[in-house]
Amino acid sequence: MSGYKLNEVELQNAISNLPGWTVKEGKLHKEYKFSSFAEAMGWMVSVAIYTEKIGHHPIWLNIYNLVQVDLMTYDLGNVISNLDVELAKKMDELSKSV
Ligand SMILES: C[C@H](O)[C@H](O)[C@H]1CNC2=NC(N)=NC(=O)C2=N1
Repeated sequence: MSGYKLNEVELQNAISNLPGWTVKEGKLHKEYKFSSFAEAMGWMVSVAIYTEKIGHHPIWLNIYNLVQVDLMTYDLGNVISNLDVELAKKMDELSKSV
């Protein structure tokens, strides 16, 4: 899928359909809390498999059962793109099956 920078309206519209996601320091940001480290790690592995498939990767930090995620597109100059929104949606979807 080709990437394009979202304009302000597109970004606000995307955010309103992504529960828990905010824009923080120019990136899409969310903090996921799982019930254990194993569940956090299982989700991260499922996300990792997907990111390899689409060639778009998160910036993330795992602290026991917490995962802090930041999404942006460096290929387009560190902007929030449609690819970040697609990845955010997939992360949420995969978090429901943990
Ligand atoms: C060559 C490779 O597909 C590119 O460097 C991809 C890899 N993963 C990526 N991930 C993110 N988040 N942004 C990118 O611009 C990006 N580019």
